[in-house]
Amino acid sequence: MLQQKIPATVITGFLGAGKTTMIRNLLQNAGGKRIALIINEFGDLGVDGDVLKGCGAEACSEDDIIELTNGCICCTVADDFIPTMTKLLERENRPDHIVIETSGLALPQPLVAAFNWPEIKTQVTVDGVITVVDSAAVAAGRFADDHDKVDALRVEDENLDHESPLEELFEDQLTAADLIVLNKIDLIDAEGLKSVRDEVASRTARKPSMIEAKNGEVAAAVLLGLGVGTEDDIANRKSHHELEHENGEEHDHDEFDSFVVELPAIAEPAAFIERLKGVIAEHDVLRLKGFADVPGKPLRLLVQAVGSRIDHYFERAWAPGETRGTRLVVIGLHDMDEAAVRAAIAAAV
Ligand SMILES: Nc1nc2c(ncn2[C@@H]2O[C@H](COP(=O)(O)OP(=O)(O)OP(=O)(O)O)[C@@H](O)[C@H]2O)c(=O)[nH]1
Repeated sequence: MLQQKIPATVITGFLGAGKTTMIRNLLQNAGGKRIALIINEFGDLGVDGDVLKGCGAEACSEDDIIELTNGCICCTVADDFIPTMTKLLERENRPDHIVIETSGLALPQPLVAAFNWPEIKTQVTVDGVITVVDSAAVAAGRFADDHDKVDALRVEDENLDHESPLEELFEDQLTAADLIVLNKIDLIDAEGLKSVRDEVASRTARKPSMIEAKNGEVAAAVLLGLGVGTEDDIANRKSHHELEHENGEEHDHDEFDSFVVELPAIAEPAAFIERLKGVIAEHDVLRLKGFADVPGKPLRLLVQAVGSRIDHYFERAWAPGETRGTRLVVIGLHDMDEAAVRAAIAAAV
């Protein structure tokens, strides 16, 4: 008997836009669907996988959460993604739906194109690409703010073919979208939201639908079942990179950097977080996330910074046998001064 193709939803969006939060909500409201989740993260700590495994949703057991940590999914399609999918499809108990969270720095295009590979195409189709947008970051000009810097660099180097790396990635992720979720609307007012809508619309020629959300709360029925078959349309959604480098040059993530900072226990979390805000602002850190050991507390502290907005809360008990510790992954542009950021974070403890 011919098996129906399994729908796969690709969830993309810049660092910290709210992808993991939205997926967590989706898993908790999946209405009986069994979902397999493939998560790809930039940085070596696997925070997203941990957060999702901890959510205890019936729709997705720990076995169904697969982490791809070997670099950004767009660059490791052949080595990581295809073998992972093949293994998933060989399972006896196949999922009803596959959800793929790309890293915040990934270009969705190569991933979607992989669904045209023969070993995948017969069994899976892309239900849709959903791009999550951090509305507060757009309203704050995060993706348009270094025109001057780039223009200045271009004067020095006329071969410079890139716009700001943030702006370019933002546009590439929007270009791939079948549905755009304007998330974090709780952080902006009505006027801000209108300007975000206008800006997002101006950056995508295909004009996909936009919906608004707070904490990624979008009904599962809206996210799953778009039924687009995006892989058939991927040639119409080329990234800047593909348009610029059709001569076959390799894409990479040289514009961004990440490292992990290990720290001692944090005795005064509130004061630490306040000082961390200063470090992030001073060094223009794009994203910082991880866990902290707070002496005397049975739970570990989850720390999530997107720009200098930081959320922190006690997340789950340290597991038996797990070594208590403080580990944070830091992501920034390539010119971020790693030694200075490390020293500043250490001094914030
Ligand atoms: N105020 C507010 N915060 C949000 C919202 N959605 C997510 N957040 C917070 O934003 C931070 C980043 O959210 P994540 O879901 O981890 O973002 P992500 O896109 O998965 O991040 P990366 O995987 O690092 O790219 C967390 O601290 C979330 O709690 C929202 O709608 N409003």
